[in-house]
Amino acid sequence: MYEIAKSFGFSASHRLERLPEGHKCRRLHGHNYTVEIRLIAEELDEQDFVADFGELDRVGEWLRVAFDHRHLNDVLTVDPTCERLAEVIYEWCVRHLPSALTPMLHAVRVSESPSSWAEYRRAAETETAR
Ligand SMILES: Nc1nc2c(c(=O)[nH]1)N=C([C@H](O)[C@H](O)COP(=O)(O)OP(=O)(O)OP(=O)(O)O)CN2
Ligand SMILES: [Zn+2]
Repeated sequence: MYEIAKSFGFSASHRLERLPEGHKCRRLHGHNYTVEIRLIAEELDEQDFVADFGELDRVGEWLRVAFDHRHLNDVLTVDPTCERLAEVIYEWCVRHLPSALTPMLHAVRVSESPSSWAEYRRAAETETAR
């Protein structure tokens, strides 16, 4: 298998309101988020690419418009954890990436800091890489 990834960043604030009273992450705070879009394929295309990295640029543009310098609690309908953000971004990719890329979409990883990340992917049996 081949795997490629492209990373994008944005800065945003959030509060994790489901955490207990007194937990530091219930308070208003922010992160410099990193989002990694990961694609896999069993074979390469005519250019010896899994896919052109440039095909993923629309994800970065959407992340900037939707999330950069925003309060995530205001713009998401789910709790703004890394896990939920990864799921929201994965589902956006399924709906908005070129149709040739969506079967290759392996996972979306979201980091709030260099030492932690959460990843969302669909169950393996639904994944049909090229
Ligand atoms: N599984 C998850 N756990 C936590 C999430 C999350 O999205 N998924 N989020 C948070 C908070 O956003 C918090 O701001 C980050 O928590 P944490 O890494 O514990 O805190 P720091 O960035 O200050 O890192 P230190 O290693 O403690 O310095 C909490 N948990
Ligand atoms: Zn946080």
